[in-house]
Amino acid sequence: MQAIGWRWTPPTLDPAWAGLIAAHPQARPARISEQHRSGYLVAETVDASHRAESLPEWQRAGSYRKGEVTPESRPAVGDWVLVEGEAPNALRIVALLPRFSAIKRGAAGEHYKQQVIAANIDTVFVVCGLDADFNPRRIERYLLLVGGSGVQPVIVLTKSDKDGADVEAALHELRALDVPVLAVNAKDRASVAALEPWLGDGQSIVLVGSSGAGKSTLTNTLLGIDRMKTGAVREGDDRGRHTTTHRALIALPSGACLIDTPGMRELKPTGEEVVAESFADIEALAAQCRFNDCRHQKEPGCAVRAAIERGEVDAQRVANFLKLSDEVAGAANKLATRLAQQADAKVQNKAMYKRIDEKYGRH
Ligand SMILES: Nc1nc2c(ncn2[C@@H]2O[C@H](COP(=O)(O)OP(=O)(O)OP(=O)(O)O)[C@@H](O)[C@H]2O)c(=O)[nH]1
Ligand SMILES: [Zn+2]
Repeated sequence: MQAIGWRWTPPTLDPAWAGLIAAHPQARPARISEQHRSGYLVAETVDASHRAESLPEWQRAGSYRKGEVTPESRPAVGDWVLVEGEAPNALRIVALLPRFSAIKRGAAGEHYKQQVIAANIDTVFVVCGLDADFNPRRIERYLLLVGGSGVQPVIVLTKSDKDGADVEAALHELRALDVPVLAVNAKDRASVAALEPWLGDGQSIVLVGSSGAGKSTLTNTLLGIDRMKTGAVREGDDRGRHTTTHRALIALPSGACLIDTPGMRELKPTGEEVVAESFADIEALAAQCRFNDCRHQKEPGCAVRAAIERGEVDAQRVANFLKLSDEVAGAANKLATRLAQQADAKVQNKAMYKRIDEKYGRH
């Protein structure tokens, strides 16, 4: 169990967990390893995941009368649940245990949705190569999206061994960030040992970063092997046959558990991000602008532009701050619209049921 991230013994058990466990005396804890349209896979050990039947309310679109089952209240990869019955055919999820962290993403489609893409994660390694892949703006974006999730971000700059890798210049470019930054050769075990503080017993970690950044290389080195089978999770693979070589929960020799979920590849703001927290340096300057709605473009008395001119803050970081602020504001608008529609539907349903009750008596 510890190999899949379990680290709770009765004295450290959250009272909410203890309550749920007491309410299901036949059940035992397990961890969601994969989420598919057709259902969940859960793991009780690191070697195997099995399909588990979930609660009917997590499968339905949600009944408006009982209150909608929000996407956030359904299990996601990394969640601890209580299961009953035996694998492989009779496993059932009976409860979702409250999570201590959740990385969410906004999924803008026809309807605004929020999804939890990884739960109960301790640390996210933001992986970026010290080559053409090096992009402080992308790192800022990841930090914004992870901010507020309860997960500790750590920036891992790979390819420090390569010709032309300028660690000093990269650290200088990232100086405004208030998170640990490490430069490593992802192929070298001694170098990767710098990540040990975040890889202790029962720790859960995820890796994010663009293609080619070195995530698989890092994973293999942490595992102490040369190569990893990175077969993608098969899509459209319905009932039963989940024979992927892909492992969603990877136990590391250090005692930590690495969670690999495709959801981490594409992160969009949910609208709840607090841009000011990820860009505290710019926010502090903006507080000194003459106009409190200053966009830091051509306004007189702009403290942010003055700081750019003095070379104290990076113009591109400011540009990214504005771009991400707009993106978050756009998502926040969609979120507000959705919440208003929900509230509206609730009022209308109430009125409708009242009319039915009046006409036909209590139903
Ligand atoms: N020299 C050197 N090469 C590295 C390092 N990290 C990654 N590479 C090389 O960079 C290439 C891409 O690395 P991967 O580990 O496959 O990148 P990834 O992030 O897993 O990419 P995707 O699987 O596409 O998401 C490979 O050829 C690695 O050998 C490093 O620290 N030093
Ligand atoms: Zn300004």
